[in-house]
Amino acid sequence: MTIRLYDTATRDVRDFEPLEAGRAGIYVCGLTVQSEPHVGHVRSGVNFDVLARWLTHRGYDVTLIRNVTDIDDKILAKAAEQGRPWYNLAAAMHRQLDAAYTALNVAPPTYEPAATGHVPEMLELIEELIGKGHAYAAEDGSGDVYFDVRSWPAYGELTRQGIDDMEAAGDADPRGKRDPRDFALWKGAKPTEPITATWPSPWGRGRPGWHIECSAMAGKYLGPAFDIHGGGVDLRFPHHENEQAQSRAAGRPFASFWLHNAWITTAGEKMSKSLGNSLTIPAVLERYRGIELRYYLLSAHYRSHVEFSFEALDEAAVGFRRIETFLAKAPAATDDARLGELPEAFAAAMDDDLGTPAALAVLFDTVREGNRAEDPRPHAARVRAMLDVLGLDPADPVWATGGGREVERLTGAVDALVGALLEQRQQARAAKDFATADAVRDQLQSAGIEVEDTPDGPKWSLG
Ligand SMILES: Nc1ncnc2c1ncn2[C@@H]1O[C@H](COP(=O)(O)OP(=O)(O)OP(=O)(O)O)[C@@H](O)[C@H]1O
Ligand SMILES: [Zn+2]
Repeated sequence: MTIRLYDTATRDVRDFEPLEAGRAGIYVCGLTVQSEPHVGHVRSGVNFDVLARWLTHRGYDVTLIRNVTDIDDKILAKAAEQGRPWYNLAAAMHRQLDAAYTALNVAPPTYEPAATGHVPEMLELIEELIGKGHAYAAEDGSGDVYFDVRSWPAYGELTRQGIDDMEAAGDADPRGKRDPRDFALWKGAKPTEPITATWPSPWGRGRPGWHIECSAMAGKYLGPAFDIHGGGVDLRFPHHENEQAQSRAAGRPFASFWLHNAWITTAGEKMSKSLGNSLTIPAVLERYRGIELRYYLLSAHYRSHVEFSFEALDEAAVGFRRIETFLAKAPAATDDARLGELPEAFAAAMDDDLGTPAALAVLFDTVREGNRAEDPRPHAARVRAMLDVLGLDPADPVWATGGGREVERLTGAVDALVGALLEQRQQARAAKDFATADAVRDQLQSAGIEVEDTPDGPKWSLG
């Protein structure tokens, strides 16, 4: 019954032993809100949502933090290109990301801190690092502050690299640095950048470096030591190496486990906006339901790369519909969903580093047995229990709208129907047939629709 997880730092599967019995603190690097989310972007959201659900199922009180990076070079550059304020772009993309998570039934984290809301915590940490001799203000007058990698002998421990073999940090003018690998904790304001993207600091106006954001926010919400740090595998270096170095250099033990999910690829390459091989979530939701996409993402182990294709997604959707067909045939079991026991083999697969492919194989075995059984209901109850813990129970009201485009389509359909009824009401009124007009209004009201008469005509809303 022990959960075992692959720790990227120790490179082995280890028993999950929380710092505090019965509790699990998890920090997952969220996205930089700069463009519409694509399938690769949401993978970590889905994977870590399942981790949180499984730990919760195993009795842990889970605190999950997933941040939002809402200030960054890329956001500034894109907003400038589009001729809009950077915070307008960040807010719009954040809303799109939220919609994508909702469509995929990714539960909101316990807290979702935004970088721009935590600049004082970042400044405090930077000053602490300077005080301890691990960071310095650049002498070139740029207002930059760097982490001094040579002052921290353990630098490179997460990714097992020696300093001399490492790439230079590409985040600022190397002239102000003591070593090209020193990375920016604080970036002095540049005259070309909007003043709204800068905050006052002891080194002049500027903005935080990306790495310090996560260290400061993890520290604020989870304390100096916490259980699990997660993110996409590409974040291991430099982002996570730097997060760990600066946190530990400040005397914070930081994460006990590092978990990294692999990529979604297209033709073997990481799906990426800049490579032009990405597919946005709304584009996928035009053709598939959110539950089918979630199922597809979970049918691979989180540490395996997933080669995205519509053929594979099609196949997954057909597989998922087989489960739904089985459940539809055993409807009496619906109310038993939470009562079904999880098969031991399913739980064992999940305990073993969140083995969702093996867990889904158990689920399909149960469906097959249920299809052959005289009374399929106990099987259906077990299938529902398994789906539920994966956030895939089709009976869960979160899926009622199908998510994404489905909501728009439903709203459009309701609007047309309400419009027709309101037209009838207007005609009845014009004919002074107030009994009919009132009856229409009552009918709408009993369907939960409020009608308000405005100078522009009647308007409806869900009451
Ligand atoms: N194809 C992918 N598969 C899994 N995770 C991904 C993928 N692409 C991006 N991510 C995750 O999303 C986050 C943002 O990554 P990144 O900025 O590289 O994405 P992008 O928007 O596609 O990049 P680009 O600037 O190349 O357009 C990271 O946490 C990364 O791990
Ligand atoms: Zn991070």
